[in-house]
Amino acid sequence: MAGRWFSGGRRTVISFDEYREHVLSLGSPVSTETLPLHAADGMVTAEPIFARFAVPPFDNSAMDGFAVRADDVADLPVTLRVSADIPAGRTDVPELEPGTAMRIMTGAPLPSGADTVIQVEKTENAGQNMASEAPEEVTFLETASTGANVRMAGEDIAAGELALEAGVRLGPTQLSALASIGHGYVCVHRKPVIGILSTGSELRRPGESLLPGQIPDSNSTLVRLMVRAAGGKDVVLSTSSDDPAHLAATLEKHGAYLDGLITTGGVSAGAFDVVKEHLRSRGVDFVSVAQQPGKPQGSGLVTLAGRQIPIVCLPGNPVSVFVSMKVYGEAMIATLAGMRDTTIPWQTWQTGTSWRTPEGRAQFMPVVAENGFVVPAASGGSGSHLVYSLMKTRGLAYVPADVDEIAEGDAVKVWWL
Ligand SMILES: Nc1nc2c(c(=O)[nH]1)N[C@H]1C(S)=C(S)[C@@H](COP(=O)(O)OP(=O)(O)OC[C@H]3O[C@@H](n4cnc5c(N)ncnc54)[C@H](O)[C@@H]3O)O[C@H]1N2
Ligand code: MOO
Repeated sequence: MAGRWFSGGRRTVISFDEYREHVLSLGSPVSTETLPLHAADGMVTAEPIFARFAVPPFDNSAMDGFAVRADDVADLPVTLRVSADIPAGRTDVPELEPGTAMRIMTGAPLPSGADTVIQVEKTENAGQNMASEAPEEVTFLETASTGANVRMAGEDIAAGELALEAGVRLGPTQLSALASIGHGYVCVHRKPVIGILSTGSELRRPGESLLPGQIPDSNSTLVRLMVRAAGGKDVVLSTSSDDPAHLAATLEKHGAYLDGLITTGGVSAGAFDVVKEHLRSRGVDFVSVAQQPGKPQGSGLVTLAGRQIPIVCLPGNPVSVFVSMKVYGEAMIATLAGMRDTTIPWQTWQTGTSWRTPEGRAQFMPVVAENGFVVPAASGGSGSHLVYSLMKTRGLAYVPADVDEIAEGDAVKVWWL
């Protein structure tokens, strides 16, 4: 839908919700690959995954102790002959005869005929009962109800059940779940390759000394790491000058392998806003979003090296970049990466203080939680240049455009990060 907002050189003002929907509509999931589980961390499932095995795969003991029939230990005291020893991993467990017990370890398969495990601490001479040789007999000091300390096959998930839908991001717990249900490999969308380009003649590399008027490029570091955290593969193309020819050459050179592009800076009303100047005739819409920070934005589909790829152009101010990455950059990456659920997980919290918000613009306030209430993370509030204080942020509070003041105790939506 590139071009739908740009008319006659005037910027259209649109709402945050409408703009985010537009960014989400730009890309489509990249191709897939099949990887060993550990290599798929942070990637997104490309197909539904079903359980090959149940969890647990067999009835087993939750305790080190003795497998019994509950009926045999109903009346105490009782001493039973120990007919077998079942360590975890034993695969040839005999049936439990009535009136006998078997020593059993945590995770070991419950013998057929048994319905209960009594933990070793509830037997006489508990210390000796866990010696390397199983005792010949065991005396129970306490009884247990039928089924105690038994973990039933399939109580977590049954074999054949749908375990994960397509479009779900995988992390350590999802991947260990896949291992437990019988998978060694998983089919995922490959990580979308995202080019990152920060523009501005005032920028110097991190660590370089500055002349008056120059500043360190902090956005490249911020964006590349946020791309990575969002499941993309980051490629910093260059920290460009304000020269349109240099920008054009950089994009042409790298366009062939990119799946998406994120730029920072050069999108507002200035005379040297190179990103806007170069890209607005090439399919990118530049708009004003009714929000603070992050008002000037650009997005669309650009053709690079004969391929169309989605692009988001973020404003240069670092806090604007952070907010815009969270709500737009990550949305674009999520679409490319194949994520199904891209809704923001807002929670409603009460504020612990008052603050002012800009008239007619929704506000994204960097916040922390303090004694159960939400407060601005830094004394400068949502000022878009406060790059040092940004590290204090633990969440973004959202104040709608029609609210121009937050009072202590007001309810706000918060996205905890
Ligand atoms: N006349 C107007 N001026 C501005 C408007 C406006 O509507 N009319 N909007 C303001 C808002 S809001 C924002 S946000 C900024 C966005 O400006 P640009 O996207 O064009 O960004 P730049 O001018 O290049 O830079 C803005 C600011 O950020 C610093 N910066 C830029 N790149 C980096 C970087 N890689 N690392 C660290 N800091 C960076 C730059 O030095 C500027 O201070 O425009 C307002 N102006
Ligand atoms: O909207 Mo700008 O992003 O205020 O700083």
